[in-house]
Amino acid sequence: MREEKRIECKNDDVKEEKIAFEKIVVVGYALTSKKINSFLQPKLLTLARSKGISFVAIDQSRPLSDQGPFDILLHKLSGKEWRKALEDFRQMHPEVTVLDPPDAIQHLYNRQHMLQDVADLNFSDAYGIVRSPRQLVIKKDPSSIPEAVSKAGLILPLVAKPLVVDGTAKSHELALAYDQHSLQMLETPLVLQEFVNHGGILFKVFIIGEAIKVVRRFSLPDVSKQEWSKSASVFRFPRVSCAAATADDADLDPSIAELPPQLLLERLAQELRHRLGLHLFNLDIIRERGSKDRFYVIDINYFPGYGKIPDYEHMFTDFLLSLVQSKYKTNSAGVC
Ligand SMILES: Nc1ncnc2c1ncn2[C@@H]1O[C@H](COP(=O)(O)OP(=O)(O)OP(=O)(O)O)[C@@H](O)[C@H]1O
Ligand SMILES: O=P(O)(O)O[C@H]1[C@H](OP(=O)(O)O)[C@@H](OP(=O)(O)O)[C@@H](O)[C@@H](O)[C@@H]1OP(=O)(O)O
Ligand SMILES: [Mg+2]
Ligand SMILES: [Mg+2]
Repeated sequence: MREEKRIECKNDDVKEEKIAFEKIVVVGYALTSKKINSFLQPKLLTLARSKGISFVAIDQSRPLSDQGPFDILLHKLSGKEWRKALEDFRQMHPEVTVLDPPDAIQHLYNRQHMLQDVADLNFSDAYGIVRSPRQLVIKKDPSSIPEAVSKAGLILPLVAKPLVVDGTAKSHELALAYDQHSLQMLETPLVLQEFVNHGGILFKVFIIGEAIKVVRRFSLPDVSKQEWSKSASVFRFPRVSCAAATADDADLDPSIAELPPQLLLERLAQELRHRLGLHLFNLDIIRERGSKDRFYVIDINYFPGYGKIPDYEHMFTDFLLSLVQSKYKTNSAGVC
């Protein structure tokens, strides 16, 4: 149940005090148990409580409309049924902020579309340029891959990524293909992306509404020309970048480890937030080896592992309150 407490606020124009009501913010959540463990840590729950935010688990066996009332609905679950239930709920309850709209999230679950907004944006400013690697989608016959690759003019080596990201471990099983012939050993449907040497370090830019936090992570090492021209094979690799191990404290070459300029990241994040229609995501960004200001976005993840960022509890609770405050301002314009 929502509680209310009285607060006072001043209207500078008429210099008169009025009473407003500040609600306890109720955040309904529908998350996997893995996400609950990594995200809803005690330090988040404690800070949230002290700021008047309460997290309430959504019971997936009951209709959404029978639950609540919620101010905000936070979710990361898969399945058509769930998306439909959520869409219906959004229509019926426009007063609830759903983080985020199911269609906008779905857009990221297909690697063919995931980086399209980065490509369209063609971002460039005084601090650098940001692109997405050239890529090709193959939906059917693996034996057609070598010809399709040479037709498209893609340059080896290529990173092979499952087309659909559906939260399973398999959708994160990637491979590096060094030669044209081995390409037929890959499993379709997939995306083939040009491998960009980047010194083995990537930057994860975590976005929470308007706030951003960037961290370094270990990534795949560079591939030299001699190496790949000699290798005739496909090298399969497990998840490398989402390991909690940070590269922030490692002794690294400064030209590789230097974080992308904060202003560039802020502008990029702002653009992508609007284009994607999302509040909660991260970008995997690499700097092309040998360049200072040429960056590539290689992956975008919805509602990523925020629990791995030190102090995420402050960023996240501030964000939740800012959502409610901006709604309150819109609804009560002129009152206070
Ligand atoms: N185009 C590329 N050039 C160089 N390295 C790449 C490229 N694409 C992917 N990688 C490497 O492969 C790793 C995994 O790729 P990607 O991030 O696309 O996969 P993912 O399964 O979506 O990962 P996540 O766990 O972040 O969701 C990257 O972190 C990076 O180390
Ligand atoms: O496993 P973690 O909590 O760290 O979070 C990972 C998250 O898994 P989860 O949503 O099941 O938790 C992944 O989601 P799916 O693509 O598998 O849906 C993906 O977003 C990764 O990039 C996240 O790692 P990060 O990019 O933040 O390092
Ligand atoms: Mg990634
Ligand atoms: Mg990903």
